[in-house]
Amino acid sequence: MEAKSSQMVGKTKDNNKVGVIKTWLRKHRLIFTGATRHPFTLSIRDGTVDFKSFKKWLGQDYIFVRAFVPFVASVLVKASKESDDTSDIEVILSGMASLNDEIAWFKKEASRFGVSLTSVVPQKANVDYCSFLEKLMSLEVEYPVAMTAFWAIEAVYQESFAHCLEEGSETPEELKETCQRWGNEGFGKYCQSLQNIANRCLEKAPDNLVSKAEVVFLHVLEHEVEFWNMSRLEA
Ligand SMILES: Cc1ncc(CO)c(N)n1
Repeated sequence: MEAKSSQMVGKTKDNNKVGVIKTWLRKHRLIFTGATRHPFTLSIRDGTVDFKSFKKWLGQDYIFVRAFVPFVASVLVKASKESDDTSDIEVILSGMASLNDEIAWFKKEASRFGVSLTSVVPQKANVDYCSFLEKLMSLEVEYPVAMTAFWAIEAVYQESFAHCLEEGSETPEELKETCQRWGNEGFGKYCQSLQNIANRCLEKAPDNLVSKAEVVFLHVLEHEVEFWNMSRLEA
């Protein structure tokens, strides 16, 4: 009896070490892969991408990123009220700083590709994703839940674009800068910091919050897939 129960304790400890997010990534591997190995980003990686698709994505993503800024600000506010670790604020703040660079980069990139950012009409998938963000900004949404969404949103881009830079990829020269933006090592480390924060929060959170965060994580993945799908060119 005693041996058995200590074995179970050992197992629980192991799961805790692995972390809530790692457990989700295993459990939802296929959905995660659907978002991070989408035909659009795979076409960038293998060099077959249609530049019209890329331009469409660029214009839509600029709109998304503008909406993402107040969402990240709302996570910062939650962290300042609910976090027990002051370094969370610094990580989130560094994310906001990189969004500042990102907006400038979108403007530069759009002009390089001849995309007029002022005339981009947000598509349904984008509007839906932005209203999902809007709901997560509510003061009623708890810090661990919002932090999970924040991590997942950044992680999908990091994994997707890092894959376009791996050995064997044939990403066109003109698109390498885009892939670098989210696929670089620094961005990878930043995503890991976000994951660590989310994990720490989730480990202390009650079960109902962890379930809520898991649902939000899955919704992020669905929105990301829909977002990539937008780059498809309709006849
Ligand atoms: C749709 C989307 N998801 C994630 C990111 C990463 O910031 C982005 N720029 N756009």
